[in-house]
Amino acid sequence: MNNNSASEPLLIPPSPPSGHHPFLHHPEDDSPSPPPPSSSPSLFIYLLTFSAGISGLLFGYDTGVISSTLVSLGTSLSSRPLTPLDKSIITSSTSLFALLVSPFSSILADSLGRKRVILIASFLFIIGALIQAWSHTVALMVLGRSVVGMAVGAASFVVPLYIAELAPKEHRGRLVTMNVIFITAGQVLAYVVGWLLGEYGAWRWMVGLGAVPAFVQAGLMVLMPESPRWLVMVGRSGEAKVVLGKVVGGKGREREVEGMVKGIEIEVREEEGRRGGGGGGGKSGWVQGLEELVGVRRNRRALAIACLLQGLQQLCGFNSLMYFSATIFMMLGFPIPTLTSLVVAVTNFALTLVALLIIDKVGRRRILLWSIPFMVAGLLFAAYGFSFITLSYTDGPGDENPPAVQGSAVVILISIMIYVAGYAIGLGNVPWMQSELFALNVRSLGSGIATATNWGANFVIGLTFLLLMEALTPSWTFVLYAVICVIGYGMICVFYPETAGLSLEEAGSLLEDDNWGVRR
Ligand SMILES: O[C@H]1[C@H](O)[C@@H](O)[C@H](O)[C@@H](O)[C@H]1O
Repeated sequence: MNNNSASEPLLIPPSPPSGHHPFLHHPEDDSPSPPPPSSSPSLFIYLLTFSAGISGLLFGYDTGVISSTLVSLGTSLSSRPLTPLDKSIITSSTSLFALLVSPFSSILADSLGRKRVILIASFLFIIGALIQAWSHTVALMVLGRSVVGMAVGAASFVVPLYIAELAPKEHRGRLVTMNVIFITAGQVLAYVVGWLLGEYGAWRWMVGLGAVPAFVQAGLMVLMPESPRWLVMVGRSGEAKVVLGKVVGGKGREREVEGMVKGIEIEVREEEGRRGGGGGGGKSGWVQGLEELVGVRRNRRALAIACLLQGLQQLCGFNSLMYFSATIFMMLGFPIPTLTSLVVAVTNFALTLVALLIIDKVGRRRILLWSIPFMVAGLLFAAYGFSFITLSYTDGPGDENPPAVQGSAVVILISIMIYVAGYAIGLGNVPWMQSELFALNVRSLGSGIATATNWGANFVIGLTFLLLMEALTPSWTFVLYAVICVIGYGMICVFYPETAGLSLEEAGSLLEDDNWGVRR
């Protein structure tokens, strides 16, 4: 196995500080210069981001719709009321299957291509939605949620990868963030649908509606191209050139496209050289891929950063609000808790839109370092607000709270909004830019493992939140999330370099630096 330690010569020379990459074409090197890059992505790029992003909408819809579904099910499943265990299994089966599937779908994405995996996920979304809508037993509902979990697991890893591999570097952050816009819009939609249909107990429609966007997506994706980086990897450079030509906007840019394809080809060849030299013979692709991921310094670092960011995105506790905010607001005595919890989803969506506008200008690292302190402040204020309230886990919204407690409830609501705003602008989207950290040969596996980390941490948070609230008190639960954010902040300072505006090849080479590329 190849071990690229600090003392070995680098096979891929790091790009100089100017951001000049030795393998890529640089417009100022030739005359006449090709037209400057356009200030906004082409219609073609928007169309393919939209087509792939429908998976994000379904990811958000299917994870968001469960809270209202659970309260509308009544005795429709197995002809009896649901036990708390039924509810937890129905809820967590989705995250569990997403967790199990994401690393495996990375293998499929390397062998079948990124586009086909998106198509497989669309079909799973359709099948999962239909099973749920037709289910009459708890077991069938769990099956439907598990199939949706497989779709979410595959889509949540492959869509950002596909978009990142197709996006021009100046717009990559913005385009990957568009996928998160779709996720958060799906969550808002799920809350609105749940609120409107919940009144009529129409839960079959709530879950079944998820099949509609999945149908539309399957139709659109058939027309979309494959990722040029995958095409080069499987020896179809000619097709990659055609796709990249459309991405950078055709005429006058042929040499630029040539240079880009050369850059990718060289990276692929370098990696094959490493593999040949490393003697991975006889080992399965999976084992060899894992060895390259953890055995090569640059890859190991990329994996560590991607898992750190994905773990932090979930362990900061955001999804406990996504899943249980209605329960919290009900306990706080808000008259229409589902409407109040819609505020969380809408704040998340609106601030993700702001992130979309500024991410490529401000940068990934900087946006995280700016926004996490707001999350910590929001969590600590909320903890302070909770310290005046004794929550009852059995009473409903009819609780009569004294005025001082109502004041605290408002403090908690505002604090939660500050926290959600800080989350949406940074941690909610930056971890999904994970693929730009990895070298091409381990990009898919690395992204798959980082995505599994996200779902693993999501599963833990979903399972433990209510237990922690009871065992530690709400105040200390929120303090615990604040502590996790502070630790994460420190680790980001030390380990996460800025990758905004670099090509995927340049971003990866930053990690060869002694100080993890943080000072560059
Ligand atoms: O990026 C998304 C987004 O922030 C969602 O709101 C959240 O529910 C997901 O867990 C996360 O992965």
